[in-house]
Amino acid sequence: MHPHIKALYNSAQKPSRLIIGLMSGTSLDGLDVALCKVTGAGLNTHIEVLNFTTVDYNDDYKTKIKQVFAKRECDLELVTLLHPWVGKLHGNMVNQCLAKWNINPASIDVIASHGQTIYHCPQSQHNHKSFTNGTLQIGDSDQIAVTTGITTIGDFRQKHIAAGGEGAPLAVYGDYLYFSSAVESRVLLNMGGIANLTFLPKNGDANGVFSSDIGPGNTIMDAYVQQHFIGQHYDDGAKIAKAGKVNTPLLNALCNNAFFNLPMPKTTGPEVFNLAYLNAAQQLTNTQRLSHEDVMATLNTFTATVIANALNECAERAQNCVVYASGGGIHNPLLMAQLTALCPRIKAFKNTDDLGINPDAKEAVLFAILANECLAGEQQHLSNTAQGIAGVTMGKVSFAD
Ligand SMILES: Nc1ncnc2c1ncn2[C@@H]1O[C@H](COP(=O)(O)OP(=O)(O)OP(=O)(O)O)[C@@H](O)[C@H]1O
Ligand SMILES: CC(=O)N[C@H]1[C@@H]2OC[C@@H](O2)[C@@H](O)[C@@H]1O[C@H](C)C(=O)O
Repeated sequence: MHPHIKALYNSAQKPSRLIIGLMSGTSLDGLDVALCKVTGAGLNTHIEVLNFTTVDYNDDYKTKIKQVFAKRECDLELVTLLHPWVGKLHGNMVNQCLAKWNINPASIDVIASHGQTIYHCPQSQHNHKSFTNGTLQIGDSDQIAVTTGITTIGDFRQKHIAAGGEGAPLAVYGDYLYFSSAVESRVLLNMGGIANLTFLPKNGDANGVFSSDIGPGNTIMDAYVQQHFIGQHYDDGAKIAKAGKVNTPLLNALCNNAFFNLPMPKTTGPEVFNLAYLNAAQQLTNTQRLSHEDVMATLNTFTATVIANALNECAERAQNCVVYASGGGIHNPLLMAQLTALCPRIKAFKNTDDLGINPDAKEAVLFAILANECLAGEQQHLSNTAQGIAGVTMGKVSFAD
C-alpha cells in the first residue's frame, strides 16, 4: 500500500483527527484558518476549534483576484497563473499559522481547503441551454499539500455539481450534522459577501432540511465603500449607513429581481449582485445623485429586507424558530437591528457562539467537517436531492509528494 494511502487509512480509523479548515470567501478579506479537533463522524461528529485566525490578504492579492473575480471576461493566462499561486500562498499562510501556534505539521491529519471562488453560475443565471450548473474555485490543493507537507482535501463543490446540485450552499452538510436539535427549530444564517441559510426543523427529519443562498449579504455594500471611501474595505459598525436615509424607490428597484422570486434552494453570487446592479437600479429610479450615506442606508435595508423575507419563509414552516447567525454581517449593528425588527415571528436572534462555534470561523469549520466526512464518514445522512442536497462524499485528495 502507498504510504500516503496507509496514513489516510490510519487517520480515518482514529477516534479523533486534527483537521485544518480553510475558507476564502467572496469578501476577499482574508483566509480563515480553523484548526479543529474532529471526533467521530456523521451525526456523532464533535468539533473543538483549537485555534482560529483570519490571515489578512494584502492589496496585491486583492488586486490580482479582482481582475478575474466574478468577471465574465478576463485574462485566461492570469486565471491559469493564479490557480497555483493562490494554492501556494494559502499553503504558506498555513505554515505561518502552525509556526505561530507552535503546532508540529506532522500532527495534522489533513487540510480541508475551499479555495477562492472566482466564478459561480447556476443554470438560473446563465443562458446556455446546453450547460447545467457551474462553479470555479482556484487555489490548487496540490500546491497546498506540497507547500505544507500535509495531505490536502479540496475542490469540494464539483461533486455537488456532478450530483445535480448548484455547488452551493454546502453549509447544510455541516449544519445538519452539527447544529440539528430535537427540541428547537433552527435557522443557521450566514451573512458573508452573499447571505445563505440552512433550515433545521426540530424533529431532525432530514427531509425537512433545506439550505439556500438568499441574495446579497455585504457584497454590494463592501464594493460601494471600496469605490467611494478610499482605504476602507467595509462600513465599519455601519457608521456610513446610519448617517443616511433610505430611498424607497431605489430600495424597491433593488428588490425587484427574478432571483428573489425563485423558490429556495437557489444560489447566486457577486456575478449578479454587484455595483453594476446598483447602478442599473439608480438609473431606473433617477437616484444617481443620492449622497453616499443615503445609498449605503438603502443598501443596508436592501440586504436586511431580502434576508428577512427568507427568514419569514422559514418562520412559516416552523413556529418558534431561533436564528443562529454567523459571518461578518453579525458585526453590522444596523443590519442586525433591522433583521430583528422585520422578523417578529422569529423567536430569537443568537449567533453560533451560543452553539459553541465562533461565528467568524463557522465556514472554515464546515470544510473541516466535509473533509472529515470524506475520510471517516460511513453513510450519507442527507440524500434529499429534491431540496438540492445530494447525498455524496465531497473533496479531492492531494498528497504532499
Ligand atoms: N465591524 C464590522 N462592521 C460592519 N461590517 C463588518 C464588520 N466586520 C465585518 N463586516 C462585514 O463582514 C464582511 C466579511 O464577512 P465574511 O468574512 O463572513 O465574508 P466571506 O466569508 O468572504 O463571504 P462569503 O460567505 O459570502 O463567501 C466584511 O467585508 C464586512 O462587510
Ligand atoms: C460558490 C461559492 O463560493 N459560494 C459561497 C458564497 O458565500 C456564501 C454563499 O455564496 C455560499 O453559497 C457559498 O459558501 C458557503 C460556504 C457554502 O457553500 O455554504
